[in-house]
Amino acid sequence: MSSQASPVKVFIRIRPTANFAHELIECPPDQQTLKVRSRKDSNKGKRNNQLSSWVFQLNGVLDNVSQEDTYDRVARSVVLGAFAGYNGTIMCFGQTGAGKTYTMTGAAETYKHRGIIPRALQEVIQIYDKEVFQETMVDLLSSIKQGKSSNSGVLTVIEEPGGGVSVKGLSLHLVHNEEEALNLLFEGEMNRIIGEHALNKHSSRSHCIFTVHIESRSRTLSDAKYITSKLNLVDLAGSERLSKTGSEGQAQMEAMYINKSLTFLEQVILALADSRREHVPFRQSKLTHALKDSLGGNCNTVLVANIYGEAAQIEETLSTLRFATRMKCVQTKPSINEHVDPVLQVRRLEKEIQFLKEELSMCNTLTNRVGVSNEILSETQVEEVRTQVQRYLSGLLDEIPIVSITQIQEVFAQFKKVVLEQQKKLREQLGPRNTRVEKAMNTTPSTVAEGSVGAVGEVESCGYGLGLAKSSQKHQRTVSPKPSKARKDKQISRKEGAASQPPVENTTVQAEQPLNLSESDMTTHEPPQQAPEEQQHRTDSPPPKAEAFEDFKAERGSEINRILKENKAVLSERTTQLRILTDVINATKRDLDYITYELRQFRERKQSQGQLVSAEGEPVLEEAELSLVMQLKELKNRYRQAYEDFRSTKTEVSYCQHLVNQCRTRLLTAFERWYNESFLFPDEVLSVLETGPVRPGHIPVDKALTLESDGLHHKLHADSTVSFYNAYNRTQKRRGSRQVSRSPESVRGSRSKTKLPILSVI
Ligand SMILES: Nc1ncnc2c1ncn2[C@@H]1O[C@H](COP(=O)(O)OP(=O)(O)OP(=O)(O)O)[C@@H](O)[C@H]1O
Repeated sequence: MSSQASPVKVFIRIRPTANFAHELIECPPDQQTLKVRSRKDSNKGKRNNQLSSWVFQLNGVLDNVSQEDTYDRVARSVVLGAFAGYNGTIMCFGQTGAGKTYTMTGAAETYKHRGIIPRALQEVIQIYDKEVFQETMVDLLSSIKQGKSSNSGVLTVIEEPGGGVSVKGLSLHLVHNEEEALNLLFEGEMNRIIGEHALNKHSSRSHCIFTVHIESRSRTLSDAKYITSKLNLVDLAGSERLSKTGSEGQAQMEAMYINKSLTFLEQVILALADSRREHVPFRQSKLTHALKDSLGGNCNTVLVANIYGEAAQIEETLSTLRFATRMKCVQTKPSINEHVDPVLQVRRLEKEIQFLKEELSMCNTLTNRVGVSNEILSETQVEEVRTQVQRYLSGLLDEIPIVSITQIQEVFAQFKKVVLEQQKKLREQLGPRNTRVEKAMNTTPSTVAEGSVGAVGEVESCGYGLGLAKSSQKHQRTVSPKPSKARKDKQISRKEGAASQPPVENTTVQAEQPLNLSESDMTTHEPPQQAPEEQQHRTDSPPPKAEAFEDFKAERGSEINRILKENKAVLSERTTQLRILTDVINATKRDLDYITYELRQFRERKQSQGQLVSAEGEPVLEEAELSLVMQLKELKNRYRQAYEDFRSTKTEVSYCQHLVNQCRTRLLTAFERWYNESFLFPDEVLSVLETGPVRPGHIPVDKALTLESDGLHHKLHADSTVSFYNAYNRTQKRRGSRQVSRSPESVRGSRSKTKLPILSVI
């Protein structure tokens, strides 16, 4: 996950004291600045009568701030970040007695004064504890039995594959609530080695790192993604000078080690703060090694620099503040630690498969295909499918029933196998006789039919025809949905003409017949009658358009033909509805006229007899008149309603008519194109047409002339070659009108073609 560099945040916390050196330490109200004055030149260790002053700019100065506020300002965001998958480190640094432990752990006696760690534990689940002492790491929680430990002996810092570090051998304790976590904290605190110290009887002479591991998973069990984070809560040992501790023997040794490890820590911080430094000496000490990712890696890091604001501690205060300033320059790159649980992922996918299987079986049940299995086919089943395919290819089986998806896949696999086998056989057959086949291709169709290429075009033993069809069979077959194959056939016959034979003009006459198709042709079609001698010649000519059109509708154009039929069905239904509505309107109109007439008659009669009035002198409506008025009102309403329906249905009818026209045009256009591509146009022309509008010079004159001789029979001149291709549809139309006299169908077909626009999208 990408991450952005963010600087370590640094806070200063001042330990409250009655002897606070107000003359030396000043806290301006902005709570982010600290001004310190000193008479001593700390660099040379000598007294100086001149007052030197320093200003330190930090992320916050915590002077007289409660434990709760300290947690809120320093730690809360880091802890919450850990829940979101970011590693976090909160570290306390400072001289002995400055309040590091107070800040991190707090005063154990009062709940109110508890420190950052117990407060953080309120928000987390797992706790992981370790201590570094005299370059020896001790598991403070090893005394607890239930802990899961990877190594019962030595603790070592190891680099993790992702770039982080961990301590191998530490015990890991799972906690379920805050109380369990606090028990572990206090157990660790108790076990922490306390050295007697002249400066502070309760001073901790070790660095202490509490690590809380957080793993957050979605409540949705199927969600395999989860995030992890580590929260390091670090209470470093005091950073005071050796001379000041007055320690001797063991305590002095401890102080030396502590100072050494803090020096290494300072070196690491210096290296990290300097962008020019390439090497950061993390491995110099176990402390820096263990804190590697907290200091320069994938972590939100906060430092609390604790100072003891008395005049006697001003040197240590300055030293702590300088360390804090350097730490401010260190950049970390926090990023979310997101993982995918492979076990859960597999479980999720298994569940999904199970669900899909159930859905499939439900679908099978609903479609009366009970007992259908989509499991991988057994060998026997595969053999069964193979036999079915063989029988199907040899014509012994009309169709292969669809049983399941796996069965369909196997059927396809078997088909492919057969094709590949046949291709191989064919290649073997053609190999030595290649020249002969080439020659055979360049001979007349009748020569081919006489069997000069032997097995090519013959039906194989398995009943699967391969290779070149005999010319005489070409147009008897079902028209291939693939124009390329038909085009190849065409090419072959053209090659034949180009090579030696003169162009056979009369064989193309039938091909030039326009597509004389009308709406009626879509459903029933009578192939145009041909003279017997014409039929003889047609062995080498394209199939009659009408016949080809039927094939086209059944195969290549089946989808558009289906849409056309659907649209026509809707149109017919709407037209019937419109007719009914027209009848209703007319009938209502007749009734209206009649009732109006009756009413008028009634009123005229009444007029002559005199108006009936009530006692109050109001005109009184007689029952018969009232009935007529009510009927009139009823009829007017019915008329209005029917008229509304009529209008909307009429709109629908014209829309449906439009759709039908679109589809019909599209079907005819697609058919024309397919027919020409399959049987008439040479590849060179098609490739030119596919590139877009034809420009002058695009198609060589000789090609155009070849086309003409090839049977398109357009009155082409060299100059008009371009316009022919650009205006192909118009040419078709013209041809249609020239053929008007030939058959009544052609009249309908050409009319429909000229009227309808050609649409690009259906
Ligand atoms: N902000 C504070 N408010 C009240 N008491 C404090 C504060 N800071 C420190 N003290 C008190 O000062 C004493 C020393 O503090 P503490 O033990 O935390 O220092 P330390 O820096 O951890 O020392 P060491 O490095 O020796 O462990 C403790 O008694 C603690 O209660």
